[in-house]
Amino acid sequence: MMKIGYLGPKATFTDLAVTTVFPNHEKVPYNTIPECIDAVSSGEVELGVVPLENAIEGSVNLTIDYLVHEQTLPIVGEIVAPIQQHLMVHPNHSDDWDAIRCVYSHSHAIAQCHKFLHKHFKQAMYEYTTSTSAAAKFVSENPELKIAAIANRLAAQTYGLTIVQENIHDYDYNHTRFIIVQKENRELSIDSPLYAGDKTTLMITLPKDQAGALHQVLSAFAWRKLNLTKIESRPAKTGLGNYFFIIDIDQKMDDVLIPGAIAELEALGCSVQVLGSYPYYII
Ligand SMILES: O=C(O)C(=O)C[C@]1(C(=O)O)C=C[C@@H](O)C=C1
Repeated sequence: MMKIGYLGPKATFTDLAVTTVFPNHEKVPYNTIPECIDAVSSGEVELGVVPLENAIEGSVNLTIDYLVHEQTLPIVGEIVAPIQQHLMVHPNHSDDWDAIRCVYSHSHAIAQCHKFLHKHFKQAMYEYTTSTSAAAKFVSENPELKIAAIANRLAAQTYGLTIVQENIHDYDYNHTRFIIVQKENRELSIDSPLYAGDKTTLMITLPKDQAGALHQVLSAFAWRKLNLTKIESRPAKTGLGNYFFIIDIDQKMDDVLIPGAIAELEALGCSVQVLGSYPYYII
């Protein structure tokens, strides 16, 4: 049995993802993404699971930035899970929920429901919490306040809240990718029927002020027919205009193609770091 850290408290979407892929392991909740990643680094838990990207709202920048700038750990797996957001209140307010003053949730969850909130709660304020279930917990602990949380069904059950509007996310296709990090780059030994393929994630910094550099980077993958599933730039935090790129390749690290592409990029003056080559599981 492994100890698996996750973004908690109980009943986050991350919790649901961990329970589905690792049903028989011990789960340890952490309040924030950095705390969870630190717990893997310090050896408190063997694996950590944190959100990386949502289909509606995009990347969870805190996860990418913390892994790149603060605590570099290999990505050893990925879980893709469907996300259904519900509006919930303390049972005391189930009849006058349309008068709520403030909606609590994780910023990504609020962003996934902007159209709904704009239509129904024009006057309400938003309060951002460390996770969706942290919002549900807060609402349950403050029955006197006219507030609501956006979270999942398990959070409503866990914290005794009443769901007053179901499926309030603005687009039907709502999925989130969670990454599994580990201290050492050892292959994950889980045998799950949810296994759906492998991926490799690279972090690439381009040489400064070189015309066509990004084009050359992309062609190193293109002529090898390496299929890219994501490319994203993030600020390098060293000055305006300085970025690094995160690139996902739709296959496992091999002996020829990916190492060849990396060597070509390095010859162009790029610096390349392999963040992980790992299996993904689709729920
Ligand atoms: O707050 C949670 O429940 C989480 O697991 C975090 C998180 C996120 O960071 O994107 C995960 C899935 C949903 O997209 C909303 C929130």
